[in-house]
This record gives sequence, structure tokens and C-alpha cells, in this order.
Amino acid sequence: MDNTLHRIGVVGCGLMGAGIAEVCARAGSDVVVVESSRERADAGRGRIEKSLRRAQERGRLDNADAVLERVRVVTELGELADRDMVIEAIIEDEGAKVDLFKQLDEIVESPDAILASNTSSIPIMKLATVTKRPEQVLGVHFFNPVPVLKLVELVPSLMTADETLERARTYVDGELGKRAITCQDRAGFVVNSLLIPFILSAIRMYESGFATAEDIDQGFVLGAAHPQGPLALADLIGLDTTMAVAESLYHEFKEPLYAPPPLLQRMVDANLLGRKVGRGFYTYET
Ligand SMILES: C[C@H](O)CC(=O)SCCNC(=O)CCNC(=O)[C@H](O)C(C)(C)COP(=O)(O)OP(=O)(O)OC[C@H]1O[C@@H](n2cnc3c(N)ncnc32)[C@H](O)[C@@H]1OP(=O)(O)O
Repeated sequence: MDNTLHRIGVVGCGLMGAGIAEVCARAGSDVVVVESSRERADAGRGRIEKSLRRAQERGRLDNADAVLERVRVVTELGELADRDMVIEAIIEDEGAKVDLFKQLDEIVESPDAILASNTSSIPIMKLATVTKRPEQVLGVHFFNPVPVLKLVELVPSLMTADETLERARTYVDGELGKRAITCQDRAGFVVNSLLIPFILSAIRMYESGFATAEDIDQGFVLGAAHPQGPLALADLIGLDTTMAVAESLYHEFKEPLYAPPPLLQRMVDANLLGRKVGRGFYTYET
């Protein structure tokens, strides 16, 4: 068996999917990205192109066009049939991901192909058990902005084969030039288990009127050398995603520190989702 992963599929071309497709193509892989409609596919391709052009302008990339040629954004899942690995990066919703994994298992032809999820918090086992290849299913969790942040969490379930984990590690560390860490299959993995309670505490602090958003964030930027404060970071992640990850953590551990505060829920209800819509704790030009 050729263990190398050449042909990569990505499902979802939002914030994370576009970033994942970009870094895979920059590493030389042939990438097919699937979106649910032509409009979304066009928007996703635009996102990838904008990021590549920016990288070229800043001198971090020689030829954006050459990279773009390695990415096809399509609307049919069937186009993933010949992939060596498919990375799912759709909405953080267990039902939607389970449905997708059932379909991918039918579509992806190679018996050796890996089915990976970029989930932040949904148990990998729930996705593995709906396929006929649970030993080739694992979590491959990237961080936003994907082209900038070096970390990838690799999450084997109890059924993932050692070989699958090693093939994914070789791709992430070797081809993508990122740094993989490994952790067990429980909600939040390493980073979100620590980061989400921190962000929720900042939202509770702001909600109580204890300090302004600017002062809370400045406190962390200037007092703890974080690149941005917790509320600005929530805006970057997206308040809907922050909420979904908090709910998964709360569901798994029943710890009050993971319970989403009412203000977060209200902001999600109001579609104040952060950077991607132009307004969250701060306002942004879209
Ligand atoms: C919830 C999920 O499951 C898990 C997660 O994703 S948790 C979230 C993890 N993310 C973080 O913690 C992000 C923390 N913040 C940061 O690292 C930084 O604030 C930031 C990179 C977002 C912005 O950095 P900042 O210095 O303020 O802005 P800026 O000067 O525009 O960017 C710094 C560099 O990153 C690049 N960059 C910023 N955003 C980018 C993007 N979306 N795509 C590509 N490159 C980007 C810029 O081009 C710049 O590179 P250069 O110096 O070579 O020109």
C-alpha cells in the first residue's frame, strides 16, 4: 500500500475549510473542496484566493496562481471518490456530521482512505461508528487562522488504527509543516478544554458590568502577552462556534464552567456572530 496522502478532500469551505484547503494545496496536495451550493462554493473559493493573494503580496508565497490550480471547489460529494483522505469541516452539529460520515463512507472508494473530522468537540467515536472503516477515522483539528497557526490536534478514537494516526501525523508534520499533538477522544481535546472556559469567564465578566470589553481584552494583551484578548478571540472563532463547543463540553462533563452564559446565547440568537458577520463584541468592516 502507498501510505502517502496525495489527494485530499475537504468538505465545507467556510472559515476553517477554506484555511485547510489552502494549507493542503500550498503543501503540494491536489485538493477537492465540496460546498453545499454554487454560491457557497464561489464564496469559499474567493476566501482561499484572497488569502493566497495576501500571502503573495506579503512575500510569503511565490505563486498564488500555481497553488490555486491545485484546488477545485465543487458542489457534489461524489467528486471525493478518488481521495486518499477527506477532512470534514462543516457546521459543528453532531447530526449533520454523522449524516456526512455515512455518505463519505459510501463515496470514498479506496479501502485505505482516511476519513477525518475537524470537529472541535464532537466525539470521534460517534463519527467512526457510522462507517464501515472505524479504524480509518480520526480527528484532525486545525486552528483559526489555519494558514497562521501551527498546531493540529490529532484525535484517535478507541477504534482508530495506529497506522491511521501515523499516516495523519506524517502528513501534518511532514507535508503541511505544522506541529501535531495527540490527545484522547473527549470533548474539547487539549486546547478547547482550556480555552473555552477562559472565553466564557471573560463573557461573564463583561456581562456582569465588571469591566468593558476593551479593558478585559487589553488586560490579557498587555498583562499576559496574548496576541488578542478573549472577547476579540471569541469574535474571531465565531460566537456560534464558541457556543457549540461550550455546549458539547457542558454536555460531556456537566461542569458549570462550561455552561454558556446567557449573553452568549442572546448574541447568537441576534446573529451577532463576530468577525464573519461584522459584529460581535466589536464591530468590523465586512
Ligand atoms: C474553536 C476552534 O476549534 C479552535 C480555534 O481555532 S481556537 C482559536 C485559535 N486562534 C487564536 O488563538 C488566534 C490568536 N490570535 C492571533 O494569533 C493573532 O491575533 C492573529 C493572527 C489572528 C492576528 O494577528 P495580528 O498581528 O493582530 O494581525 P495581522 O498583523 O493582521 O496578522 C499577523 C500575521 O498573520 C497573518 N494573518 C492574519 N490573519 C490571517 C488569516 N485569516 N489568514 C492568513 N493569514 C493571516 C497576517 O498576514 C500577518 O502576517 P505577516 O506578519 O507575515 O504579514
